[in-house]
Amino acid sequence: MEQNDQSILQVRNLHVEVKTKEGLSTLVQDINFGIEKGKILGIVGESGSGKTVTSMSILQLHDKKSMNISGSITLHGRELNGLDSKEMRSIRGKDIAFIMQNPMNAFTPVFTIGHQFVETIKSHSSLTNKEAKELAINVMRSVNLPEPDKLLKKYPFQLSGGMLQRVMIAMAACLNPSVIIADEPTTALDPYNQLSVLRLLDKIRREYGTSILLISHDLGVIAEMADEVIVMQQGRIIEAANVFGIFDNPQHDYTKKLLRTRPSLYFQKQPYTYKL
Ligand SMILES: Nc1ncnc2c1ncn2[C@@H]1O[C@H](COP(=O)(O)OP(=O)(O)OP(=O)(O)O)[C@@H](O)[C@H]1O
Repeated sequence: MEQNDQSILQVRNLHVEVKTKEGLSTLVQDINFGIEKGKILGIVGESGSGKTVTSMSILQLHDKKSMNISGSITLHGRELNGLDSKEMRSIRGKDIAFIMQNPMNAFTPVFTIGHQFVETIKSHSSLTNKEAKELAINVMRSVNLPEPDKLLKKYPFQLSGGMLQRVMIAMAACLNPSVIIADEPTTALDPYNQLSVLRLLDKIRREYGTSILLISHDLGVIAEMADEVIVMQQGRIIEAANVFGIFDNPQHDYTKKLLRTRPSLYFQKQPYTYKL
């Protein structure tokens, strides 16, 4: 997680403030990390610790009128902080994909999955409808989504939350982004679907070399998935280490408390039959 030349995504001295009637209020400060190719960086911390503010800063999704974002956020060495919205739109989805907690919010209810898949691909490429559909089907097959042809004809409400999340991850992967930001991607799912979504993310990381920023309040998820971990509290990083260091030798009292109260998502103990 150290920042070095191999980091695909680097965040340096990120500081985010919100304008209030009383003046500026700091939401996150002194945020520094990097993610190397094909690695998973986990961000943990209790509610309100600044995880989402950090990821929204990377995506430049904050309202600039009400927020100040200072510091540097680079993707392959290119500075993202301060890019205009048109440039950021071309980066979001293509170079940095975003997977949110509730996949239903990511899809428009009135269009089929296929329509939205194809439009997403076309908005970031010069592919024709037919080529975009073929790409969608190939990616869905490669991540073992069953019967992609049929799935593409369905409307979002016709799929379960777990299936929709897997479709969304396939959609995120199809443009081969350098980075996927997954903000609590399994929180809304039952244990079976949590597992299949996490395994899918891991498969994408392995096969496409995608770097993943995985945000979770669930240390069980982080333990299984992350290479490196940062722990946030009240808008700051209070501990950063590789996953073994965090779990075997936590330094900060807050990390120790999180570890004591962690929920359990133990892969090997789940009645797991789904195969990627
Ligand atoms: N637009 C905003 N205006 C004012 N305060 C905000 C805004 N967005 C976030 N905050 C505040 O910033 C702090 C960090 O919020 P953030 O959403 O990043 O926490 P989080 O760690 O992601 O929590 P959760 O796990 O509940 O999503 C919180 O105190 C939150 O209330």
